[in-house]
Amino acid sequence: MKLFIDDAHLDEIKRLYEYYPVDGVTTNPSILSKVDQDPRKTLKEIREFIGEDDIIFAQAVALDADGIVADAHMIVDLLGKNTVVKVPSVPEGFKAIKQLTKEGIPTCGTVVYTPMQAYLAAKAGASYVAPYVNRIDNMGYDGVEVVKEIQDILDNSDFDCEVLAASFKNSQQVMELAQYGVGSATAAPSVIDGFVKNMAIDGAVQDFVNDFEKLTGKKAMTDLD
Ligand SMILES: O=C[C@H](O)COP(=O)(O)O
Repeated sequence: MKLFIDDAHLDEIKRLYEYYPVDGVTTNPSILSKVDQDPRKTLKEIREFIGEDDIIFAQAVALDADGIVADAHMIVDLLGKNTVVKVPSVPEGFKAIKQLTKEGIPTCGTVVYTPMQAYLAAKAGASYVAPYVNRIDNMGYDGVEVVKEIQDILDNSDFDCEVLAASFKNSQQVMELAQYGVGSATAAPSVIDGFVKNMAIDGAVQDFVNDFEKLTGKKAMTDLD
């Protein structure tokens, strides 16, 4: 499963890239609004840092299909190859996805709360569909189960489309979907850190250092004479 960072703060992106095997960055207008500068500058800085081989997702903001297509052109002009344009999975969005697919611009059907939305976005030509796990949970449904249903639909279709599961509250939700074979997930830095934030793990690592120090008086192999 590919793992993306759902954040736009460059310092956080740099930190996560240093420590974890991540595949790129996903954004939306709300995420960009948390960095107090022109969103085009933020996106460009992220692209410059991650390089042209990793994927960046940026969302069209306009509500009508023509505006979404125009936003998509601007996003791709700004960010170059390996850019995926997120488009809300609503009727104007499906119309835009069909047009962008004809133009060869990769899209992600986002704001997915139901399998029906995902089906229509994938059939319109989206390369990804992004169901919102935690937001679905908050509506009283089971977000992880909805993502599994969407994965089943894609597995039983000939659409060239992958699930990009989004909106996670915890790392266990991500792992359950990895186990199910979901192609991609995007998570906030705190959720990615949560994969290994565990006192048992930290304790075990420290025990090894303590035992080595008891034996040798040193804290690393390279400290030995
Ligand atoms: O772009 C969609 C986001 O991943 C949704 O995440 P959120 O529910 O944490 O805002």
